[in-house]
Amino acid sequence: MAAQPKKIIIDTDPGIDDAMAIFVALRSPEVEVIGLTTIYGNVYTTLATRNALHLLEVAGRTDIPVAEGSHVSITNNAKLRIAGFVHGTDGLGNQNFPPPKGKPIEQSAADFLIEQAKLHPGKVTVVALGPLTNIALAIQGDPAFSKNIGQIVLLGGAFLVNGNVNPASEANIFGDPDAADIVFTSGADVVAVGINVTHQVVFTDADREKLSRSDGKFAQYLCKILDVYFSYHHDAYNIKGVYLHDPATMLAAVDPSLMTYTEGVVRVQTSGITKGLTILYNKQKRFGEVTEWTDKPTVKVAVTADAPALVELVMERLMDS
Ligand SMILES: O=c1[nH]cnc2c1ncn2[C@@H]1O[C@H](CO)[C@@H](O)[C@H]1O
Repeated sequence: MAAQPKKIIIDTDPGIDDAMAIFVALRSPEVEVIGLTTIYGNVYTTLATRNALHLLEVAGRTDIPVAEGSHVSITNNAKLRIAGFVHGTDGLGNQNFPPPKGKPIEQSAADFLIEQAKLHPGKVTVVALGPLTNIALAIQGDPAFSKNIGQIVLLGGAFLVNGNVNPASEANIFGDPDAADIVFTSGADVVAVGINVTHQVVFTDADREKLSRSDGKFAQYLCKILDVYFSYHHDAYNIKGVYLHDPATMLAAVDPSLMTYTEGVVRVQTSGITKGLTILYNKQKRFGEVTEWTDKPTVKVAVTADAPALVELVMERLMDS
């Protein structure tokens, strides 16, 4: 008998690569998307909610609920770093799509996460594609959340490589470093996919050309919005392609064997010039004194990815009509 699909909630700030990841999830029979929760990052939270509703309408999946997330960081900071320059000011390649017809549910993202984890203990995976404020709020809001949630697969961190906001910090962790530290030390089953891995997963100009030849609805839609994302990568990284941060992370949740992992304690720098820096303690040395890593729960951190297989899977699922 086929295994039951894994229930996932996508915490997202759409975002062009978020759109790809959401579509990949909707085309993956291994998972059942039971909700989207929204967060600031690539756009402000209000726009993230609007884009999430819009993407579900494009997909014909308005049966999936959208719960709006936090508008401020976990420390109540309303001064947010928004990456409109990566995704366009509308988050979706400056296409000015009409407003969605649907509305978010009444429940907040954190309450929705808490409720779903409680309803299906150990069975829900959160795939977190933006700053981790909603997840940290769920952890603070319910002492049982870390135990109830099956797994948290998150896109975040730059492990032993430079960040993408500055040399120290990756965008999602930089967006709310205090929340990230709460998630990493919560004791939940956490899998972190950092840009040390996602920068290996490149969707090239040739891949885009191939995608454009599909008459599938997701392929056609994405080819409209991808321009801004490609130009940004060309200017910032001098590559003829784009990094598949969010789709690669989504596929790590769908099929963990596409990546390899190490395990250790991760702490996040929350202030100063290295704000957002993620430091993994690999447990190879026993330190003489107590450190900020001592006695904290371990998490899994992705180390390598089967990049060709990931790109191929993204292509296959998006070309499908
Ligand atoms: O240079 C950048 N600055 C800010 N955000 C970025 C940059 N490049 C990509 N992303 C966005 O942040 C997440 C990965 O860190 C991805 O969601 C990506 O779209």
